Amino acid sequence: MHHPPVTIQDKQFSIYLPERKILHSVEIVAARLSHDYRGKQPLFLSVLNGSFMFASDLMKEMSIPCEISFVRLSSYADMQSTGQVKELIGLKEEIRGRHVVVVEDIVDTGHTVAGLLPQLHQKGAASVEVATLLIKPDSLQHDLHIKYPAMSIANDFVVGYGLDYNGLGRNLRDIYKVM
Ligand SMILES: O=P(O)(O)OC[C@H]1O[C@H](OP(=O)(O)OP(=O)(O)O)[C@H](O)[C@@H]1O
Ligand SMILES: Nc1nc2[nH]cnc2c(=O)[nH]1
Repeated sequence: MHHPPVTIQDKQFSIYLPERKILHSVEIVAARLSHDYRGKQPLFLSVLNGSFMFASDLMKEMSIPCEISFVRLSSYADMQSTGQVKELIGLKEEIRGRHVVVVEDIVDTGHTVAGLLPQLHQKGAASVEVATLLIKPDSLQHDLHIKYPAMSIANDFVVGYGLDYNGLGRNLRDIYKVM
């Protein structure tokens, strides 16, 4: 399939990860999670907005009983990390004693996940792991163990499949990187 470059506001993006490659990596992560969490009825916590598409495809591939809830945190200002730890909001479920899987679209600097994990432990989670569609190992600034990364990528700004540039591009089926 042909994927012409995409323009969003002032930037051009070229194809990076086509949909079939994304969905294949999601299937592999879902199979690992289904194996590891058998009998544990995990609670997936999808961190909005970016993770909605990954969370949807991941859930469809899970073959064990599991729950999902959606939470919010901070947002990036343009393409820069704010570096501030933001509070978890919108959590209705009781976390105490639950096996929690944080669902992220991307772990970049790691600030977001590093800020979130202690809040979940503090609420008494039995275990907390992270499933992320993308991880940028060269950008990570925290000593984090991300157990379920679907794909590792270079330190490029990417959009599509839930990921945005200034709120746009989330609807793209494929992932593009800035040119
Ligand atoms: O590892 P980090 O450097 O913290 O970056 C990762 C975070 O950045 C993005 O969220 P963003 O704040 O852009 O909000 P969004 O999901 O609503 O797009 C993404 O969804 C992660 O939550
Ligand atoms: N859209 C998008 N959001 C991010 N948040 C942190 N890194 C990125 C990235 O590469 N793309």
